[in-house]
Amino acid sequence: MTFDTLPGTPPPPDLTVRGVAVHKAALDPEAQRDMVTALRDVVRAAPFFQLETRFGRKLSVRMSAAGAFGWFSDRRGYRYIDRHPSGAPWPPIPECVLDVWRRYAAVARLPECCLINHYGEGARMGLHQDRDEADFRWPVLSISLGDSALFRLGNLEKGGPTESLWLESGDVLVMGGASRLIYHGIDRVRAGSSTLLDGGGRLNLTLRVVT
Ligand SMILES: O=C(O)CCC(=O)C(=O)O
Ligand SMILES: [Fe+2]
Repeated sequence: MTFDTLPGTPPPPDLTVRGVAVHKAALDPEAQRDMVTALRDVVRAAPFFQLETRFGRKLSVRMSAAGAFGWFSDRRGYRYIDRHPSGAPWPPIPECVLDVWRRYAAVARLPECCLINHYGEGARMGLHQDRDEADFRWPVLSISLGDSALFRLGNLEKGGPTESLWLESGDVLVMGGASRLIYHGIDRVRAGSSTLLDGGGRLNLTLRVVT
């Protein structure tokens, strides 16, 4: 194990909502711009695509990925795939993104998937669990860039009362431990709330250990 992957102690979160650690403005504006620059190269090699659910409905979010695996959905269901739909391998996860994992997830393994979601006008994501990974002991870490988004947190089972918070550009959150399988989703994005992304909208990265 190299120094880089030694588990450490993440900084204390600014708030914890239903067990989810929220680090506000974890990335300063310069770090956000650098990350967007790195992501531009990623999506040049692995262009965004729009997935269908198993029921044949298009997801409103456009997706891509970096790392050994990307996430995929079609009429056969949800799964991780080791290539972009074009057949090309996924580009590597940018080092500046891995650094956020090292600091805020601070666990012994590195993520194998950086899922990239782009929310344009009207895009949203329904309440769901992230449960296509093999081992739920590893956390999922999310990075928000661009327009603010209303994030909804539910429970460990379907239904029940929910709680919402706004995620802003540079915020990092970690769903781990008892909150690893919490239901979550994005109700809406506040268009024009950030100037970070050229075309506007929101980027969300989720880092996952898949295998
Ligand atoms: O966009 C977000 O903040 C959440 C994304 C998400 O839950 C997912 O990709 O599984
Ligand atoms: Fe999710």
